[in-house]
Amino acid sequence: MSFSQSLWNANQALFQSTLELPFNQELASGTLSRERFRHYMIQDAHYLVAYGRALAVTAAKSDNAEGVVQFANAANEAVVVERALHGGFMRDFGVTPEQFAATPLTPACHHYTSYLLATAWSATYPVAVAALLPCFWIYAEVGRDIHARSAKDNPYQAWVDTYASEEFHAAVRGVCATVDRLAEEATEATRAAMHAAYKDAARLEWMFWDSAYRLGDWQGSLR
Ligand SMILES: Cc1ncc(C[n+]2csc(CCO)c2C)c(N)n1
Repeated sequence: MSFSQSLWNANQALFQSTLELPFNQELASGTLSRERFRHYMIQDAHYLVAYGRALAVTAAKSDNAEGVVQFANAANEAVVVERALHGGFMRDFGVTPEQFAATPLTPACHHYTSYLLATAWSATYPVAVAALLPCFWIYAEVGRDIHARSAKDNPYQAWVDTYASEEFHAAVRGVCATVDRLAEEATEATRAAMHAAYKDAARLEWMFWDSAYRLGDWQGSLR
């Protein structure tokens, strides 16, 4: 079994509970409230910029030229998607640039982005890449699942289509191939650290959707 497959298998139960989250269930049926989607979209725009930075730092740590291109391209893509959100969904959902700028990161978004940036800056290249993988892989598989059972005339169809696209799945395979090559060359301790980083990020993916459904925010005076 490939190393990336062992990462997936070790977190299978967590993936199942991610698919079952009310946010994803209602995204598929098209019944998710506009308020929840709007909340999610604003937080995701914050997330995408931080994720782009984490990718760029990881690109700089790569042990070969292919890795620099792979992760720098992904950093570019993350920011392109973020811009598309602003130009499309945010406009449709009535979020102005001023409202976006005035909305701080929620605890879940702050936690996930802080984790990714800290790992990208402080961990070794193989561990940094393992922390970035759930973002690609879990989204692609959640996208595929939702796409397969998406309701007719789903108001969120454009969103669903983005993450079920073949282009996106090809990027996932590319990151898995890098993870597999790095794991092959790594010590047992590094492989264990890669497993731990993947699991941390996979949990934070779960938490991000859970928080969006709950309209998660800082409590009272912490706001
Ligand atoms: C919380 C959260 N997690 C993952 C993604 C998906 N995603 C964001 S950037 C990127 C790779 C380069 O485009 C992928 C797969 C998301 N949007 N939001």
